[in-house]
Order: sequence, then C-alpha cells, then structure tokens
Amino acid sequence: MEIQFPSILILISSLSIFIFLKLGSKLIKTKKATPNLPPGPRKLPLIGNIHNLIGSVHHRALHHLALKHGPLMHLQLGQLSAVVVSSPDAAKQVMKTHDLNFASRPSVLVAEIISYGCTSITFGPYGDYWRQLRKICTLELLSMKRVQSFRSLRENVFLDLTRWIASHDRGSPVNLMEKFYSSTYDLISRAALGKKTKELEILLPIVQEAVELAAGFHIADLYPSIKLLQMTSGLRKRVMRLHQEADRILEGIIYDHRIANNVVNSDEREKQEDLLDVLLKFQDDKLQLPLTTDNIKAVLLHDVLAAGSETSAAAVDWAMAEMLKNPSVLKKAQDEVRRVFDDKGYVNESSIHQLKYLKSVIKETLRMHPPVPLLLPRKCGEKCEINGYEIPVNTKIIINAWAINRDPIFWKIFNCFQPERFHDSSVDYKGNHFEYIPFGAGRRICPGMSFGLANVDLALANFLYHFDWNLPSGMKPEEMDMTDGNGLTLKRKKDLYVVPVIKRPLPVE
Ligand code: HEM
Repeated sequence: MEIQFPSILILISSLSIFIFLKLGSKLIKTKKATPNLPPGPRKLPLIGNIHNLIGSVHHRALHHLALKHGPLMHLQLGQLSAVVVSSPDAAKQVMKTHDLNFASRPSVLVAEIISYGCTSITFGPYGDYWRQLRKICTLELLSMKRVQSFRSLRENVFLDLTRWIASHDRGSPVNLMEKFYSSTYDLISRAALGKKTKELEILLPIVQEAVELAAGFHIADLYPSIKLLQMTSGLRKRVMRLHQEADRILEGIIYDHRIANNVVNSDEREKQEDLLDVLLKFQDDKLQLPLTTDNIKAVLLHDVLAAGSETSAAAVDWAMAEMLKNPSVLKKAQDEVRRVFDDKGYVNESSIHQLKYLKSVIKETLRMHPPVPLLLPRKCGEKCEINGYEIPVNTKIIINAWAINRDPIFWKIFNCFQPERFHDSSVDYKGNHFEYIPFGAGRRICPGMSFGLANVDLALANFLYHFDWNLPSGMKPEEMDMTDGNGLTLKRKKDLYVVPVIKRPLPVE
C-alpha cells in the first residue's frame, strides 16, 4: 500500500496521544544511531525516512535513493530500521553468504491475522515447522509432477479465455488484462480447491485486498508498538473482516472435501486430486509437527491463492504490453508460435518447449518488470557485517530486485526490451545469478516458479497463435503508457486495452 498523506495525519494525531501518555520513550530510543550502519538519507524526527517514500512508486523511489547513497542503504521507516539492497553483490551476501541469518521474514499485521499467526510458508519464521511445510510444498504441492497434473485444467481455462477474446473480435478494444487476472485466479483456485463455485468468486477480492495490505508499508506496520494506530487507521478492523470472511469460505470448502474424500474410492480420488486434497492427506499422516486445519487454510490462502495468481498475471500483462510496444518482437514471437502449432491448429503444452524465442521474451519481461519488485522482505536474525557495515538484529531487509535486474554493470542498454540478450545466455531463474532474481534466491526462493511459468507460457502462446493485436484507435506503440503501479505485485498502472483480430480459428467446442 502506498504511504499517503491522510495516513500521516492519522499518524501525527496518534503520536500526539502516545507522547501525551508518556509512552514516547520507545520512540526516542529508535532515534539512536547505531555506529556503523550503512549510509542513507537524512532522517527526520519521529518519521525517519517515511517522507522519502510518500506518494511514490516504492521500487523506483528506493532505486533513486540508492543511486545517491549506495547499494546497501539504511532507512528508518517509523520505528523500523531497514536496509535496502540494490546490487547483485550485496544481494548475494544476503541471499547466499548469510542466507540462514536472513531466512525469516518480518511480521506485518495482515500476515499475523490472515496467515493464522504467520503459519503460511510465505510469512512463517524459519524453523522446524517452516522447514517441514516448505518440504511438503517443494516435493508435493508445487512439484513439477503436480504442475503437470494440472495441464488439462490450464489448457481448458486458457481456451475459455481465448474464446472469450474471440467473441470480442469486432474491432473494438477489450480490457484484456482485467479478464486475464480473473482467469488466472480461476485456474489457481481450481487447482487449489477443486470445482468452480460462487464462494471462490467471493474469495477473489479478499485475496486481492490481502495482497495489497501485505506490502508492509501501512502506517500501522511502521509503528508496530503503537497498537492504537492499528485501530485509528482502521487496519485491524479491515483485516479482521477479510480474515473472518475468508475463514468462513475455506472452512466450508474443507468440510465438503472431507465428506467427498470419505465417499470417493481411493483410485478415483487420485485422479481428481487438488492441492487441498494433498494437504488433507498430510494431515492424516504422522508428521513430526502436526498440520492443523488452520495451517492448511494459511497455506491455501497465502501461499497458493495470494502468491500464485497476481504474479503470473502481472508477467503476462507486461509481456503483452512490451510486445505491443515493440512490434518486431511481437512479430518474431508470433511467427515462432504459428510455425510450431500450425500443424495442430491449436496450442497445447506438448510442444511448448519448442518456443525458444517466447521463452526469451518472458525472461526479458521478468527482468524489466519483476512481478514482485522488492521480493518479500527478510529479517536479520543476528547482528552481522556486510561490506564493512553493521546490520543490527531484527533489521528489515528490502531487496530491490527491480533495480538489480537493471544494473548497468551487468545489463547493456538496461532500459530497452531486448529478448535477444538471453540467446545463448546461461542466466536462469534459479537464483544462481544475483543480477537476475525475479523469483528471489536462497532458502526463500519462490517454490511456485514452475507453476507460474507454465501459466505464463501457455497464456502467451494462445494469445499469439490465434490473434493479431492492434492498439486502440490509431495509438502508436511509442505512445503506450507503461507507468508502474505501486504495491507488493508490480502491475501496470493503467489497464491494457487492445483490439484482437482472429488469425487462426479456434478449435470447435
Ligand atoms: C511468474 C510468477 C511468479 C513470480 C515472478 C514469483 C515471485 C516470487 C518472489 C520474488 C518471491 C519471494 C522470494 C524471496 O523472498 O527470495 C516468491 C515467494 C513465494 N512464491 Fe512466488 N512467484 C510466482 C508464482 C508463484 C506461484 C504460482 C506460487 C504458488 C502457487 C507461488 C508461491 C510462492 C510462495 C509460497 C512464496 C514464499 C516462499 C517462502 O517464503 O519461502 N509463487 N515468489
């Protein structure tokens, strides 16, 4: 969430009450400078550097500040001491050399409440419970085998979407991405929870609002010890409402699954397995640390629905926008997709691995527009030293992947969309190359990478195969608005309106 002027007013009045009640000593303590912190911009009393971020797109504002203060920069965000990492070398120190020390995440109010006391993988503190859950996630929930088991679901959802686009082939612009975001959510929620229901539709805005609030820049999260701010800013009430509604829906879905699993014989169950079924089986197993129903709800809500839907959708959104802005790239990608699938007359996953150029387009998109531009923050477990600077215990670590992916030392003409730069390049997504970290790196690297990329590949291949794309009413590519939105997920500020023209007929229903 953007830090806004009204929030500052609420802050100032709450602070006055707070000081009046003689609780100001804690605030004064936070002003003490630790001797050898990384450099950073001047801090104002009480708010520190919050003013440096007000009204701005955070990854851009932080990049701008880092150009002046360096790749390891200290900020005081209200009561929180934060270090911003903006170079591949500093990122390597955090996510490789000292990875274990930075393996936990700082807590934010929305995570505590919606993640059932931070028991999701995303917000869980590093330890035995988290390791067990992450293992289940990597080996079972989001494994390659599991991702492949959702192949026909993916193909059907994107075919439905393609049909929807075809039904709008009348020369008028369509809001492609609004529809695409809801299709991606549809896909992820059905993979997670089974059949499409009205309740799943109600869950979508809840998930979206929770993601928006989880960015950790809400004024109440910046002053965690002033509990009054959680009330006066309305954050606690808002989050509680989201939590109660989500909990009610998930409780019902889990109940239905248990009933269905008791009546369906085990062979049949294997065929229809969704992620909730997988988690329920683990609940029956004798795990070292038992998995409660609340733990399962936390995983489904945060690690699958919230982490999975907006990220893949944002990647497709930016890829389409960049291709429209760069017509020669669009043509090259389209020629490749049509060459590969013209024999069949439709797109499916069996030949998708042949789309080498499209893969470079996706890599370049994730370089320039990483869907999670500041990754997810980490927390310093024990005081340590990086590049000669002291990082105190509990410091919030913000890794600016957006800035790192554009580091001019590693990326020539870093501001230009050039998929060709990935031809014959060994740079991959796996967090081994710290100049390219769209999925993060180290112990906390995204476990949903294969799932996310499968969605992105298939959606783009369908779009490019069946349609030619024009910009609305004579707009020129260079006139496209590519402004970033603000938030945990990097979306485009303005929706993408495009005019589809069918070039390859759709398979008959
Ligand atoms: C293109 C799509 C995606 C992108 C770009 C993406 C990116 C990321 C990033 C940058 C992180 C933080 C990594 C770090 O802190 O080092 C992350 C974490 C995570 N992602 Fe993804 N993600 C995508 C898709 C998915 C999908 C489809 C799922 C699940 C269905 C998923 C589940 C998760 C989870 C559970 C975490 C937390 C991991 C942890 O804290 O240990 N992601 N993702």
